[in-house]
Amino acid sequence: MLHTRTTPAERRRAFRAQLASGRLIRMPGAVNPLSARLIQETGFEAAYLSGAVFSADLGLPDIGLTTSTELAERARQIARVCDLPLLVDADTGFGEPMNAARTVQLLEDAGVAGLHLEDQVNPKRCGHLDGKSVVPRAEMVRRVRAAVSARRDADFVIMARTDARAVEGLDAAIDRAKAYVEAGADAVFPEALADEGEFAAFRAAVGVPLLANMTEFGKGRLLTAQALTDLGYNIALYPVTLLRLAMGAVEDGLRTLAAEGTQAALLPRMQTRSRLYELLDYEAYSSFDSGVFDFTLGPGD
Ligand SMILES: C[C@](O)(C(=O)O)[C@H](CC(=O)O)C(=O)O
Repeated sequence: MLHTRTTPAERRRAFRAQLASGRLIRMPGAVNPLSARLIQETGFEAAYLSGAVFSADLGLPDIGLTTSTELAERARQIARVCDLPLLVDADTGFGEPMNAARTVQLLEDAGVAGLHLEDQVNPKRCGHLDGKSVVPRAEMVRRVRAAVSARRDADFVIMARTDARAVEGLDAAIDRAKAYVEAGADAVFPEALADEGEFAAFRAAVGVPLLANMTEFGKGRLLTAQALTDLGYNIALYPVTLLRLAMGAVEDGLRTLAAEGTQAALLPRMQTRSRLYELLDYEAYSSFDSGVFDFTLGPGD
């Protein structure tokens, strides 16, 4: 049946081990629980819950309109069916340091492996847009400290994201990252770096695992997994890739359906019924229903 074979604690340990290994973790953003399952089947090491994707899925821009409980519920739905460590975009922590602390506990309870908190002010912006503002460094330090102190499982990863590069420049962003690490951040997400030189400078200056955001149509070039490995980065993030792919296919398909009055021409581009059922482990539910009350049955059993 469609459920995980691993516990949240195991997935947190696995994420810690991945980060410590020095190998690049490739992390696509799930659109929903089912696509997280596909990320797992395709052989990726970890999955991401993007604020941009989650907001867009609700028909909202990514400007801090969603709530921590809404996000935690989506995270829980994904963590229930995906054995990969899940990293969650917790934006600014949803308020004051106390709110960031509560967000950590909500996401721990949801079964995820870690979150990132950023130093933007609310209303936040996409990291690759202009017009961002950041809170004073001391305020973000308090946010990180609160998050770290709230965590109950020491393996839960707290990553600090800094948006300061676009606002205060590279050196200030590096200084902030160092302060966040001192405050207890396990890893850093330097947002919207301009080029490989900046990625390298960040790597040389900051001694914890680093995430590289490979979002499309943003400020930076799309670097390959090999290039990011060579730069010494630990996570290659593809936050909105699946949503963009899916929405592109949906738009094209709707146009064809409207124009042709039938979806027949679209069939070769669709996931088939049998492939969908395979993903959902449909068979195991049928066996269960016919009296084989075995919850451990699942894909590959
Ligand atoms: C990483 C990010 O915060 C996200 O919500 O996925 C976004 C991605 C995007 O809007 O392209 C970001 O601010 O980079």
